[in-house]
Amino acid sequence: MKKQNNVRSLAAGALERVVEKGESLSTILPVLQKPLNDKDSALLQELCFGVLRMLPRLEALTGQLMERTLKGKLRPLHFLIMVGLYQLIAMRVPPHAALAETVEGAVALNRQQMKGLINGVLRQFQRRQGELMTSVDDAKVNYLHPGWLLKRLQLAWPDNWQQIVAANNQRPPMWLRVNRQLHSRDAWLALLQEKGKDAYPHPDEPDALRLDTPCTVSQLPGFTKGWITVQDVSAQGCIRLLEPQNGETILDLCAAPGGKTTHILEAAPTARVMAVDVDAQRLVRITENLTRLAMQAEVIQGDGRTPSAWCGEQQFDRILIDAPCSATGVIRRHPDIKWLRRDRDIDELAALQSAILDAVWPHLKQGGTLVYATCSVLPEENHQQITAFLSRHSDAQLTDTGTPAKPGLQIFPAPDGGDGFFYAKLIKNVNAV
Ligand SMILES: C[S@@+](CC[C@H](N)C(=O)[O-])C[C@H]1O[C@@H](n2cnc3c(N)ncnc32)[C@H](O)[C@@H]1O
Repeated sequence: MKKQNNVRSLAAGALERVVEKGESLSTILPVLQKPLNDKDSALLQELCFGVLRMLPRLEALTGQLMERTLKGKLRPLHFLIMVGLYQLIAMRVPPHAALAETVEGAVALNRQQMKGLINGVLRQFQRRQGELMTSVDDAKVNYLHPGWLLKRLQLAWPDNWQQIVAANNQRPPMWLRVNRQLHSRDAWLALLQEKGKDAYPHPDEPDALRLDTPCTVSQLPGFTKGWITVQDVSAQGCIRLLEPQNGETILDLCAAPGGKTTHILEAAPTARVMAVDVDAQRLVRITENLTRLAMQAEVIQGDGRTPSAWCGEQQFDRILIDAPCSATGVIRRHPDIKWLRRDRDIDELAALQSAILDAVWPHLKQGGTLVYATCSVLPEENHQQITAFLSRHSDAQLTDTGTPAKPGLQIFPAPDGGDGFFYAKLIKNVNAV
């Protein structure tokens, strides 16, 4: 293996960038994975996700094992030690290989002289594992969440917060969406089973299948031909509620990378869809997804707070707002969220969401449908947001999703179920104003 391809050192570098520099793992990882073979690429992902999932425990253990915290130029080695500990605690890598490769990581990080230290710390952990694990076994460490988030979850969901936290700490299932324009769900499932794999249909979401065992997309029949899309089942619920119809004009706002744009077009292939997102780089992903599925939509860069700048006075039959949010419902898929988000972000996000809702509402036709969705489990972004919206807009009527006293449907992440998600469906009522 080339020096720079030591997967443990790559993981340590990526983790330092996430935890200390606030970079998103979703941005860093694909770049690091590009030159790697499938096996190393999967290992890198596992090491990064695993360490981020159990960071407080690994930090506490490192604190017990080291007299002094490694700082400055030696900081990457702090993360390398946690990569080593994670393998010894949670992976099936033979301990001697985990140790040898992690120690070699110090060489790849140009800290050859620190090999002995890494080796010593990991060997000490092996010798004292039981005692050390007990010494860091307290509630703060065991929940594996930052204090501010734990507090918000406990306050919002006194009966459910433990279930949410436990689900966040698990590996997520892999959900698929069958393009039923091309195959029925059963027909595609039969193609999958011919390849020796299995999946389970969801009882309420007609396109959704949960894979028995996650795999790479290249192993899914017809992926490149658009027969199948990887998408969590909760995200699929947005389009079931939106009910797009052929021939309608539909705005998919906050659309990148286009998971729901293509779902709209699978449900209503002749709908005229405008897909808008503020992030130019992420817009490219919408175009890639449309191309893979051989679909067309108008893809526009724009800010949801200023719709007249990108659609003039146009009104739509249906609008989906898949709002920017804390993503606290998808922590199991993106464990870096726990360490990137800050408490103060929640109020800022709630203000952005309400500005988008208010700005876009005039662009919904009379009698039209707007679905507001987030992948958050925090009330400020969800039912409180919709309660406030309903009080500001007397022509907005809640339908199918909750009650005016507690508007919207809140889904919690569940081990064999979907991600944490929220939806509210609103109709513009001609007679109500
Ligand atoms: C939850 S993601 C959307 C996921 C997408 N709908 C899908 O299904 O693939 C939220 C998106 O909101 C976009 N966004 C953030 N602020 C925005 C704004 N002010 N106006 C429009 N889009 C915004 C982000 O760039 C991000 O792509």
